[in-house]
Amino acid sequence: MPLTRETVLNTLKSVKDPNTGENIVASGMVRALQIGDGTIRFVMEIDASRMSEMEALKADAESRLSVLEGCGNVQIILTAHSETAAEAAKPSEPTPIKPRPAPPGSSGPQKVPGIDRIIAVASGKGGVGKSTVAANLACALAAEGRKVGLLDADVYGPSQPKMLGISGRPTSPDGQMILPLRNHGVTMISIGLMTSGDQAVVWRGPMLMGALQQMMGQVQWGALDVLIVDLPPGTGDVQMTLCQKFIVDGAIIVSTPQDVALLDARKGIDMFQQMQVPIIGMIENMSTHICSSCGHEEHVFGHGGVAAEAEKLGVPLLAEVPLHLNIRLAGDGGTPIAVQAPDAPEANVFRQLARTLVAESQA
Ligand SMILES: Nc1ncnc2c1ncn2[C@@H]1O[C@H](COP(=O)(O)OP(=O)(O)OP(=O)(O)O)[C@@H](O)[C@H]1O
Repeated sequence: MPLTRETVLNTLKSVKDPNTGENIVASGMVRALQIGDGTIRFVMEIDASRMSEMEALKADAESRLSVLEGCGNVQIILTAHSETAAEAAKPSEPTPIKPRPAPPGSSGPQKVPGIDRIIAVASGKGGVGKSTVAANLACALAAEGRKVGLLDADVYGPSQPKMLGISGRPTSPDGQMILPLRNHGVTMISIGLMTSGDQAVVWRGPMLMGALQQMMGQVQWGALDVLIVDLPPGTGDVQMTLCQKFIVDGAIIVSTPQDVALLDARKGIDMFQQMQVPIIGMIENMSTHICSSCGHEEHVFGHGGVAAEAEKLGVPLLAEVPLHLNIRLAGDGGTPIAVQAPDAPEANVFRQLARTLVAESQA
């Protein structure tokens, strides 16, 4: 039986805060619940002064969820609201990084100094290859001579350090500016690099928003032609904050051809349209399977679903990326296919995409 939202919420209702006796769903502690491919992910908003009790609640939730039929993995992220929380959760960096005060009168979306354009790469559903597309697009744009930054804002599963083969941690010599890392011609920062190893993740500042603002405003990006933002799946706090606080020049929506992924992609498009972010277009990932031994093509997840949807919604179909073993191996190995074998047919799609975006002054 597939995992349902209802089953997960009902299970979480049996986890009770010992202080109040209230369950963690009723108290509003459970946020951004996502269920997909056997993985349950959510954020628990906590009072960091009660860290050890909250760790116990998290463990309780994990053990109850992990025995549910169809559950292969549980990922719970702790976040804290208060200043106390921020202090308690300070990551183990040599110098604590102070949040910079917002400039006066800066309520609407702002331009980030030095960054010409911001492109958000989004997906409605997890695991559709959004990070793979973001990494390859960033590298392909760099190969076209663009100055490219990549901000991995996927707080629920940051994967860019691995995809770009970056393992060091960012430093902050003055405690204010954060120095990003660089590989394959791409300047990168990941929320995954801002936390230490196995530690429970509790972001500094008010929830996830503080983290995003910090990465956007305090990272020394240098002059960039384009900053690609790899968003978490869905339409949660990170997406809203990005669009509310920063001028996002366009969004690219990645989807597989399957109906379920498309349905979620539509919600993503709706959100960007409501936030007045132009949709650059959609990308169909895992479009066609190309056998790495014989080159035979087959449509594992169907084919053309995204093209049809893009047409219906009146947005361009930017690319159809094949499902190819080499794309996964290259990503897992830290050298995206666009760098490892730029002339291979499965990489060419990214080169074409980069060229189109440059030609249309989108990137
Ligand atoms: N076109 C492709 N061909 C082969 N493997 C792919 C392709 N696209 C993605 N993958 C693989 O699928 C897995 C999920 O991809 P990725 O991490 O990019 O998805 P995502 O949408 O960013 O997921 P999440 O939202 O969970 O972070 C990875 O192992 C990746 O290498």
